Amino acid sequence: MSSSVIEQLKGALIVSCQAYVGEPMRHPETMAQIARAAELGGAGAIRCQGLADIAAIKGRVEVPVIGLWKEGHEGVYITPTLRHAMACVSAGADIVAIDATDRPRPDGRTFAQTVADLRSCCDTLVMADCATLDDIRRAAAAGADLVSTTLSHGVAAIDCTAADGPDLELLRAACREFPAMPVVCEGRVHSPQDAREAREAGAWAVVVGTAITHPTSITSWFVEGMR
Ligand SMILES: CC(=O)N[C@H](C=O)[C@@H](O)[C@H](O)[C@H](O)COP(=O)(O)O
Repeated sequence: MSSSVIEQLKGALIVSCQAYVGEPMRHPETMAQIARAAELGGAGAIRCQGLADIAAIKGRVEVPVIGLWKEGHEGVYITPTLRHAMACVSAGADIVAIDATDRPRPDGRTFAQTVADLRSCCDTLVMADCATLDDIRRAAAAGADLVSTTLSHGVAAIDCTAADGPDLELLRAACREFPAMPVVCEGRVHSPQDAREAREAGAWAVVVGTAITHPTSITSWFVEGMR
């Protein structure tokens, strides 16, 4: 997989298409339709979860697909082991997103070992989902192709619905320390203005999930706004 994919993502809006366990839209065909609709709107890449969704979306869109496999809700749940990462590549992901925190993983590998072992058997790019600047430092040292602020709002819970905006502080700190590294702003980018500010703060690309592809959350924001 060439680094031209990373170049292609410069300045791109990446749309994350995910439905959570038990939700009405949790179906690969539904996610593929949403991904294609986002591509038509100008998405430069799609981020998606689960092997069936990755395969369905890879078959529907032409832009690069960032794949991950979530398992569980606690600790490391975004592509937690080498096996999960290899399966994402087999399902068609151009880039595999992996939790890059230093918390223990089910297979005992560190993030760096996971990346090294993945690279030894697959031709793929790696996106490091980080919570802190230390995670970003470790991810850079491990040779991640992209680092992202994905987990900065807390590593304990899957809740991207709160309207408190992206972590521009972490983004700026990462861009300052690693000016040559593609740093992605992800997490709680809820408006075009948020996305613009992220770009101005140095983001290589910006990921938007909930605000584009999670109608239950978007609806609740409006309902709340009308109270
Ligand atoms: C923390 C976590 O598990 N984040 C997940 C990572 O894939 C997704 O649930 C988010 O939707 C994605 O990061 C995009 O963020 P937002 O939905 O806030 O635009």
